[in-house]
Amino acid sequence: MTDGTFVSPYPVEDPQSLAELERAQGDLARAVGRLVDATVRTRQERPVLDEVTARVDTLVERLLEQAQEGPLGIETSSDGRLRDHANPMLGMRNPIAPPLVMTDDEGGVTCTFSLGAAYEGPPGCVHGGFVAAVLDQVLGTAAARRGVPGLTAYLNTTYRRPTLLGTDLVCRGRIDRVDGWKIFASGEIVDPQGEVTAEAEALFIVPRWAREHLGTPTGDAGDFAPPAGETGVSPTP
Ligand SMILES: CCCCCCCCCC(=O)SCCNC(=O)CCNC(=O)[C@H](O)C(C)(C)COP(=O)(O)OP(=O)(O)OC[C@H]1O[C@@H](n2cnc3c(N)ncnc32)[C@H](O)[C@@H]1OP(=O)(O)O
Repeated sequence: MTDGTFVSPYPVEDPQSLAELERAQGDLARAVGRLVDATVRTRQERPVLDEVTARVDTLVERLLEQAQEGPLGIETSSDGRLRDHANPMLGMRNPIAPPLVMTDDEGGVTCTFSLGAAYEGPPGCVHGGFVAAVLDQVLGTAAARRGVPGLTAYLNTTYRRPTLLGTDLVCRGRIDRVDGWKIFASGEIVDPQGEVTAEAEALFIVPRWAREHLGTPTGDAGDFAPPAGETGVSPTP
């Protein structure tokens, strides 16, 4: 649930080696992302498909020779920030992450993205679940960047018109209201013609188990201070 918004309380022993490892992990994810896209779109015949399947199986076994049991969770990156590298929307290690590229703007965040054939719902259009996932992530990131990194309590999504695959889309998220550990956000996805394709209203809540950490910014495992220079809103429980 963090994309580098928060400084890690844990020091990085060898940032340069970790940065090189991250580069390699990112390269692998991008290559596998191309594989996912090619798998969806290929028109190769059966002998080729059988051959590629066998080679992919071999590669999977190679990767699993040294792999983590279960999910990644949140890790400290080479830049000293907390990141969820497995996040399917923006995780550097996740081949299906579009990825979403976020920039801060007044009142929230703006995200540019484009989705390919692997995200198809209605013919030629983005699957509605992924439309909602983009809105969830962008609005959630806007909340986190205001210092309230909550979980989605609700995400009310309205689909106005089809969101087309292969087009440059913009998703904007903004904070409407902060009420203690609750943060209300809204946003929309806009197509290249400037039309809103989908919009959402959401509530993010910092769960009880996280409030203690967030309420003690100098605590051992809970230094979730916003990056220097950002104006974080400290939640008041
Ligand atoms: C850089 C970081 C980027 C982060 C991006 C994140 C994007 C992705 C986000 C996700 O995908 S999160 C995963 C999907 N969501 C979940 O799995 C959340 C599951 N639900 C929960 O864990 C809990 O229900 C939740 C944390 C949302 C609330 O439980 P708590 O026990 O912590 O809250 P509590 O019961 O103390 O309620 C706090 C307040 O919120 C209110 N509330 C709780 N759930 C609500 C709800 N669903 N709707 C409206 N209000 C709600 C509740 O009435 C109360 O109001 P008051 O303070 O006024 O009394």
